[in-house]
Amino acid sequence: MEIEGEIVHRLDIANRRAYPKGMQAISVQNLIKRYAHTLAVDDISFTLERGQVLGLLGGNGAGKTTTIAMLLGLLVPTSGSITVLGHDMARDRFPALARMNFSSPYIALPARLTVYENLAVYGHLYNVPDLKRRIAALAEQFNLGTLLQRPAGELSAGQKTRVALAKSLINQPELLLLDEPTASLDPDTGDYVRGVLEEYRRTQGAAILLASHNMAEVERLCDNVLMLKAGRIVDRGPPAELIARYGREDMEQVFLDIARNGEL
Ligand SMILES: Nc1ncnc2c1ncn2[C@@H]1O[C@H](COP(=O)(O)OP(=O)(O)OP(=O)(O)O)[C@@H](O)[C@H]1O
Repeated sequence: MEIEGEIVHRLDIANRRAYPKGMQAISVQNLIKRYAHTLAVDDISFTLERGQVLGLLGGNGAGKTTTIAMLLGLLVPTSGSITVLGHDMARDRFPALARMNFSSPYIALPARLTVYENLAVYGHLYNVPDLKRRIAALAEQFNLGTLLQRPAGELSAGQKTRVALAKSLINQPELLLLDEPTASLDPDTGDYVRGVLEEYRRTQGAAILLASHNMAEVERLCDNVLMLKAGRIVDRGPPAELIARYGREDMEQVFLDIARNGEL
């Protein structure tokens, strides 16, 4: 929240420039984050291409949320470099922040504002043109019609998740960072939301970084995955390739295999 407040005058959806096909949405080199007593992210490097979905997998405490927070500029890395949409996040993050967005269950929407007011605040923050129309389209897409005039703090977990996802698309981001985007959704809504994300990627050519514990979701959405354990990448590749390499039928089994062999 603070980071977005800080950039209120600098984000302008109208001024963004298209970036060439094949350009990396994210390039991370030798990234390390050390808290007082924990090495949360331990020298990871990876890239995410435009139009691709990359899964960030790992057990509890593996470093997924910490990695996403550094990509957003919410946490300062101990060392290493992060380039987002061609911008070095240590020196030049505002142009990148204008062109990305995120959804996380750990960041609450202002509770007293209605859903409409929440979306309007974020829309203004990003200078979204024709904001009313954009909010109406998102309300339809995420079935928020009956929730728009309700305070965000009164919504159920699944309803809040739908609002947070709508908020994450308000500026039509070229890069979307999603931390457990469907964890609190019922199976039907979760399936629908995965369809929305697939369509968004396909129609906008957007890149998505997805942290998820839902292996069926990962198989459906991700082109590639990173398997994190104790802050390190212990394996990586396309889901189908990992499934074949581990001689398994699905990513759930691959995940369990790695975990039970002490790797995750
Ligand atoms: N603010 C903090 N101060 C100290 N240690 C932290 C802090 N935030 C996270 N950690 C530690 O860093 C490590 C990585 O945590 P992180 O939240 O990134 O994991 P995660 O992969 O997102 O886990 P989960 O799947 O449970 O959400 C954990 O050992 C955690 O205890």
